[in-house]
Amino acid sequence: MTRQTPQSAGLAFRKMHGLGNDFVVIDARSGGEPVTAALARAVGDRRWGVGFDQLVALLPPSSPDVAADIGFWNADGSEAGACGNGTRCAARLLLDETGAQALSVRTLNGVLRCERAGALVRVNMGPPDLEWDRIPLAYPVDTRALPIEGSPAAVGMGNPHCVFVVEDAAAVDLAALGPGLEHHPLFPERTNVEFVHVIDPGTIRMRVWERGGMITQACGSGACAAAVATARAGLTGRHVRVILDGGPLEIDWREDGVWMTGPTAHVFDGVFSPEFLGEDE
Ligand SMILES: N[C@@H](CCC[C@H](N)C(=O)O)C(=O)O
Repeated sequence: MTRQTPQSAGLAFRKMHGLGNDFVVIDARSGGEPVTAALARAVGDRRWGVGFDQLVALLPPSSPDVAADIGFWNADGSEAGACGNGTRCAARLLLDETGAQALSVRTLNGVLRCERAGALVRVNMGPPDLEWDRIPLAYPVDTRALPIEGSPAAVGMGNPHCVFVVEDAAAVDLAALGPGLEHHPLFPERTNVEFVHVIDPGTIRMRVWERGGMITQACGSGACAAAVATARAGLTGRHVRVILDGGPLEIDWREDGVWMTGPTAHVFDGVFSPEFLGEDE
């Protein structure tokens, strides 16, 4: 997948969020310079740039069945194979632009179906990865190797997740535990880390440390992974409301994949200056 940014005097972007999981969306469907890890780090700096949890790039559609290809970068410059809330925000932009009720986008995790659900946006994140080659789905990790008690489940949603069911997710010290778990040798590509507790068979509370080194208000792929893990453990059904720090997402694990429904917000539009982009030297 080629990743391009428009070549112009400045670079237009849109700031969006889904439940406070925030994104800078760059529309690169017309081509331009490739998005680089360095650009992602510069834009992602909340003091020196704009700041985001992920940079979302809309790329030219690589086949006629998709409205756009989409790429995701964390603020540390690493690229992510999946980003649920970022996909919903990109889909909202494309749905608003076309007036369509539904469309598809291509990500590194394949073609994802997106649709309006009233004022909300729903995406099929695809099936959980049963062949995740490092740690099979919901296979209990040997917790003796991890800096926390409990039995986590490893779930692939196009990106890696490690889900811990705990007594009280709100009481977990994410800042203390997150870095060690993200970088633990069990996870060669690092991992996103979710802590959940079950409120009832249809509701879980979740907090997240995202790969890339941050606590976020919400993580869509993480909510899908947590719902899959608790359903497989027999703690919930396959339709679950996941309550995150930023609010609730509805997760529905169907035959054709894990569907996620939630709100999106358009915050503002802006333009990065040539000076910021290093184009005026
Ligand atoms: N916020 C996202 C997940 C973003 C990617 C993640 N940090 C990774 O590196 O895999 C979501 O809504 O899914």
